[in-house]
Amino acid sequence: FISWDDYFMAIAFLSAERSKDPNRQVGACLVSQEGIILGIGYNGFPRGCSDDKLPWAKKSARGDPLETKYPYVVHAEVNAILNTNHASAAGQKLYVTMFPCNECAKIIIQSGVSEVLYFVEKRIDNSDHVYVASHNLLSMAGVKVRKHQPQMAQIPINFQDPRV
Ligand SMILES: Nc1ccn([C@H]2C[C@H](O)[C@@H](COP(=O)(O)O)O2)c(=O)n1
Ligand SMILES: [Zn+2]
Repeated sequence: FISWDDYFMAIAFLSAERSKDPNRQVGACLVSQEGIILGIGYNGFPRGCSDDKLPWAKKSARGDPLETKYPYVVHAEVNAILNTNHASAAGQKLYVTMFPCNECAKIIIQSGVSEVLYFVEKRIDNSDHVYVASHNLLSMAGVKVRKHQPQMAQIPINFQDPRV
């Protein structure tokens, strides 16, 4: 059987599969102190804002930021917290496939999450201020940060009928 940490991180990975971002799919799973899943999310455009009308591009040929995804996309962490139906995030753990950016860190802190478990970090060196700021904020606010070390290399899901 799989460990709780692998289980919740796997749910974050599965949720990421729903993202339509062609460059990076991110998933998150918010879990209560009692081990109950309160919210899951992935990066996507806000509800009612169509993928057909908004761009998924990283760069604009004309240099127009409005032709890129960045001003529009809701990050996976924010969606997981907002999808809780307003249950309190206090004392909860957030499992994320990618280390949160500074904007997500602010929301994580303000919603009372006490621990972030992440799978990979996008930061390449200390020059990426977004991730340095995120580390600084989470540390100052006393939010625990842990890189998830999986106990299993993969968790296959087989849709075959188990009786077969
Ligand atoms: N912690 C994060 C970081 C990023 N995202 C989302 C936002 C974008 O859809 C994508 C990043 O795209 P890239 O610049 O790597 O092409 O990931 C997130 O949900 N959570
Ligand atoms: Zn973010």
